[in-house]
Amino acid sequence: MNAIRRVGLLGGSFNPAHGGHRRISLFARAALELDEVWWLVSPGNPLKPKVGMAPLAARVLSAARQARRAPIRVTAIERQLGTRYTVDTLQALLRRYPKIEFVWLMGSDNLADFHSWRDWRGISRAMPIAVIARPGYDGAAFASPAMAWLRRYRVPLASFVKRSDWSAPALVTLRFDPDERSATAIRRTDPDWAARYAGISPRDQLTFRRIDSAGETPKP
Ligand SMILES: Nc1ncnc2c1ncn2[C@@H]1O[C@H](COP(=O)(O)OP(=O)(O)OP(=O)(O)O)[C@@H](O)[C@H]1O
Ligand SMILES: O=C(O)c1ccc[n+]([C@@H]2O[C@H](COP(=O)([O-])O)[C@@H](O)[C@H]2O)c1
Repeated sequence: MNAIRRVGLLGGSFNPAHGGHRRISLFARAALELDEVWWLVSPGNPLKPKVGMAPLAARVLSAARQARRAPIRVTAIERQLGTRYTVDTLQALLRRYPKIEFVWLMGSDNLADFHSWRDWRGISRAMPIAVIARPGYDGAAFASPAMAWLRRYRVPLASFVKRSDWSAPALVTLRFDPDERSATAIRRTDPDWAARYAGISPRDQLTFRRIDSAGETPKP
């Protein structure tokens, strides 16, 4: 395997994963010249209710399907690390992969309430952040308390990509064709999506075991 140098981290519930996740990941990879994007399927977003959250196995499998044949690695590494808050996950990943430069990727809906995440300034100091425009949320994101602090660290995309080291805090905003897709909309039209993974095939179980044990992330 060639050395992986720059990786985008997209954390999410993936309840379920959808084409929007894949598309923004591929766009971000191209724009930021990343080697890979890693999807961190969260065992449980600390701010989201457990009700309506499909089992981790089903969410990981839906992510693995969406990530097929793309430079995207799906992992439930937070379960292995025992971390629940992003700040702890990022510190653990930085320790585990000292040679990789990471950037935290998130949609503008997450920036809008970023100030309610645990130690969000600590997250911002851990690695650069790239925010992806999302229909209906950009106004709230730009007016958010976190943005009031982060805007002084804003870097134009072109100069960010050229930087030889990715020091933080740094904020890059990425605008692509807006993508309307959301897991909420899928759950509305297909509330039983996770049931399709209830009797998962032995092959898929193997996939899940491999992903769940973080075997999909490179060895440090
Ligand atoms: N269509 C999209 N455009 C931009 N960012 C997106 C889009 N869909 C998801 N994201 C981002 O992907 C990450 C993971 O999202 P998540 O798994 O919560 O999906 P979601 O569609 O936002 O789910 P839900 O509707 O349940 O909140 C978040 O940073 C989110 O902002
Ligand atoms: O650390 C926190 O306080 C925190 C609060 C809310 C969300 N997060 C993370 O944000 C990511 C996106 O979550 P979600 O549910 O919006 O897809 C996911 O990795 C969560 O663990 C993290």
